[in-house]
Amino acid sequence: MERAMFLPQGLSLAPLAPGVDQILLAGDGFSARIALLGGQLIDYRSDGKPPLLYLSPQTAYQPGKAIRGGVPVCWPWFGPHPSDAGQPAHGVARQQIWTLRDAGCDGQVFHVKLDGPRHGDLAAELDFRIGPDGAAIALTTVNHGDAAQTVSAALHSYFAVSDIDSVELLGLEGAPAHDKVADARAALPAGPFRFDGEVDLVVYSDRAATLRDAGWRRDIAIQPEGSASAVVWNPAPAKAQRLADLPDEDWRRFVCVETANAGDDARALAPGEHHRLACHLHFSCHG
Ligand SMILES: O=P(O)(O)OC[C@H]1O[C@@H](O)[C@H](O)[C@@H](O)[C@@H]1O
Repeated sequence: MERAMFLPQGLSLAPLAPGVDQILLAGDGFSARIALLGGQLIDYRSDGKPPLLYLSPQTAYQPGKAIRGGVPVCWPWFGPHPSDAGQPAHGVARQQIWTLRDAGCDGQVFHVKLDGPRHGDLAAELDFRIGPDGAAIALTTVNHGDAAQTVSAALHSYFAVSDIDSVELLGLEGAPAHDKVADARAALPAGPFRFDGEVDLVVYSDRAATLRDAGWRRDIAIQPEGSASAVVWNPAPAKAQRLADLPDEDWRRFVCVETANAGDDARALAPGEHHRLACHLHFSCHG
């Protein structure tokens, strides 16, 4: 809170829950919130429009627990820990408090830098650029050690949708994928991808994708950087019921399209090396 005096106009710090602060951004025609728990964007919206991101009303804002919604940062491993089942799924970064290092404003675009928790010799930082046209989130990993390290990660975006039956995902047609539900390798269909039942895919693609929502007449464009994998996830009803921090019916209200370094796309970092994983999110409404 001692940094409040340096914050640009339109940006402020406020409590989100006991022991957890959030950064509030109020721009011309848009607003956003970043939780320091997990260093995650939890809301972005244009005035009068539906939110870009889904955020569960049942989430616990408690250090040591991940927030269900927004854009959790999975780091420095994605999914289960590669060798230690006692470690948390999706790494440690989403459960810990990040530190505000710098914030500024360039015209209508806010930028915010956060420092993440260290994990051994690995350090993480986040760079947000948030303006009237959308949001960009960049996660940089640095290996400060003397040995090579493997890092997997994801910007686990929960996109809000009008209804899951109204959306289709474009741009990943025909890409090779690992279907984690069937535990099988397969290519995505040649046409638009629709969500039918539980979906949990690591799609090997570095292409931009578009989430088209006929109900809200909206396209969300997802442009990856430093990524050759996208994780596409929706739990469907049975798995949603097992998630204590998600209302039973809310699986219909989001889909996750995560810009990732997952599965075969994990990155090896030599001593001193860094890697930047970023997603650039824009939405446009039509007709
Ligand atoms: O419940 P969590 O730990 O937030 O994970 C949610 C989902 O996250 C996705 O990224 C994974 O591919 C799924 O396998 C997982 O179920």
